[in-house]
Amino acid sequence: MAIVSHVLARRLIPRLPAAGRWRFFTTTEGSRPSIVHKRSLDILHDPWFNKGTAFSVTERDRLDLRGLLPPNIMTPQQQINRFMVDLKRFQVNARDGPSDTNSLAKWRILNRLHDRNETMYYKVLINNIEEYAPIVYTPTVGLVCQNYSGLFRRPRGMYFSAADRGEMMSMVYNWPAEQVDMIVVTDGSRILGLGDLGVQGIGIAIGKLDLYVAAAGINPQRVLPVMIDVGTNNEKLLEDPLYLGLQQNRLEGEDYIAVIDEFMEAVFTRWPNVIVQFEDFQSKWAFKLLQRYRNTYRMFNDDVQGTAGVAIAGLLGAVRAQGRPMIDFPKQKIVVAGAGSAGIGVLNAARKTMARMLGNTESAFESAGRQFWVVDALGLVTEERLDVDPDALPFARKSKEMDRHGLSEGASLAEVVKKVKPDVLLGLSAVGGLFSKEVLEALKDSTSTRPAIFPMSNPTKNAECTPEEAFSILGEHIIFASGSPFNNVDLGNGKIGHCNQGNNMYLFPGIGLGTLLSGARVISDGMLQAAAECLAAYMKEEDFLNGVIYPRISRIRDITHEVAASVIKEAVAEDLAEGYRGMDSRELQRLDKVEISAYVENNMWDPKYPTLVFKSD
Ligand SMILES: NC(=O)c1ccc[n+]([C@@H]2O[C@H](COP(=O)([O-])OP(=O)(O)OC[C@H]3O[C@@H](n4cnc5c(N)ncnc54)[C@H](O)[C@@H]3O)[C@@H](O)[C@H]2O)c1
Ligand SMILES: O=C(O)C[C@H](O)C(=O)O
Ligand SMILES: [Mg+2]
Repeated sequence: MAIVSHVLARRLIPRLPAAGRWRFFTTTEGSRPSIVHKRSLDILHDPWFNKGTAFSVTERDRLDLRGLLPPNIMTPQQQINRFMVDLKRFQVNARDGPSDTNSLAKWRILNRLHDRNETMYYKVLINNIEEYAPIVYTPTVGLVCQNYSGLFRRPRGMYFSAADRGEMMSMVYNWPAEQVDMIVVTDGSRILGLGDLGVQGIGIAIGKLDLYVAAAGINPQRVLPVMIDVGTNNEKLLEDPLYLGLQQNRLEGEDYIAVIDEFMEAVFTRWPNVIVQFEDFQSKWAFKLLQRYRNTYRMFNDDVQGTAGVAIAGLLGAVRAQGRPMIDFPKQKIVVAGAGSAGIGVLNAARKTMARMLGNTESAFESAGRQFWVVDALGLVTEERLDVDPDALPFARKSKEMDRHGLSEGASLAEVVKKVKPDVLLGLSAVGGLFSKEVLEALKDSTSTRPAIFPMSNPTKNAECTPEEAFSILGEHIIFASGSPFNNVDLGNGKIGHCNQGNNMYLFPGIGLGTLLSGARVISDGMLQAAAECLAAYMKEEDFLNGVIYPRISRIRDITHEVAASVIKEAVAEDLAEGYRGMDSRELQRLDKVEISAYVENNMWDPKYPTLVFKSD
């Protein structure tokens, strides 16, 4: 950590939380006791305070715990070792097929720990993030959402439903925490590539917030997963007697917007500084809601904006992996399969990045647009299409260019790849196997020396192709990045085909943390751009040449720290930063790079048991 002056260090430490309210302070405050207002079994049943067998003798006395626990006092590490014996019984790697009971069993064991001892849960997660991110997050979280009505035991987060209209402003006070920093909200309408899962989609909000705690060090007492249940159009769920959500069709139009408006007003009234991440809303609402709220509230849409940043960082990495300078990015020909919230988000951001590199003029923007070919469920998108989706319209190819390329409206993906010979083939279609043998064979004629293949759809079975398929057809000279994790491929002769994970998890935790600590009023394009550039700069030249364009997940806390610092810098530069707790906007402006980094680090929560002291109410 950077060395900061004593005086500055004091400023960097936020003010103490109200007595007794928060168990966890910042890293630097870790040694201060937490005041609790409960004792005995109430402590053991409270996951925020429970330490289980790790309660010391003096604490057992102070908190009336003597005799309520086995006598052998465990260190936190011994506790974890004991827990891991149970967890490790399911050694088989997580897959997400419906028959993969191992990954679900692991999720259950971890979830039960989450329910009874949060500190230990996050310690296990942070220390083994590479192994357990695929359980609490993509891909297993998809399986969890699909089965949520059966898996549900204890509630986690809040549910706002169409039946709560007119009540949200008061019901938001039912949440026990006085302060909430981060909300992830979904309406369950497009969970990963699994479609409409209704109320069961809350699992994705919980999984994303697990990463906020593990990667960004957001205090787990200040995160809130939210499900807005406006019904479901999933016929199976509508008929399932065990389904936990509203069994009615989704609200549409003004009725739908009224519910989301009411929710936003309620949460920002109770917690004016909260940040709301929109997650897995179907495209038709994702863009509209983003435009509706982004200039008023501290919010962003992860699928549109987080994904775009991660894809840009990966695309720039792919250019460098070809041994070319980043500035060559505007020459890349990019075919995107999928024109939903994620695809369009990536297209817009990539076009803007190219235009900036070309001088940021109108003509630069125009010519950048010609680098993209968009294929959706109806094939190649051109101006000839009747009722082309307005979000895809800027990327619809012109008829006269079509003749030149020998393509026409609705051309298949394989035809497009054959004719365009792209440098990059990117999939955000949610269609597993879309990059068929024929498509991958066509990519052999790519004009790139090292074509990039990004099957970014989640979960695993929705990936447009597997790394085995890509490397076996195209050979070792490719760049591969998938949304869900895959193992590297053994190419023989001691060579490894590297499988990157191109997932928005590399950005959203840092975007949230940077916004929180800067106190930015809104989340600007500049802040998102800064986050993407930070991720792109994280990798070294030799990584790129080895086909490695994203860091290992084990580095996610470090990356998030850096991303957050970049976001803060940009928020300050754009005069959006209003400060956070003890750090006001003027003080923020005076911090240099090293000091911002220290400020971020000092505010990242670490899972350590605090000493508990009882005080009656
Ligand atoms: N890796 C990541 O970080 C990341 C981030 C966001 C979304 N995603 C994934 O991207 C996928 C899409 O998400 P979305 O919100 O854009 O969904 P969406 O439903 O809004 O969009 C899907 C798009 O794919 C198109 N499509 C369908 N069938 C197709 C086909 N046969 N050929 C070409 N295109 C086809 C549809 O027309 C639509 O434009 C999901 O699987 C999601 O998990 C990944
Ligand atoms: O959730 C993920 O793994 C990434 C992304 O947000 C998605 O919707 O697929
Ligand atoms: Mg998502």
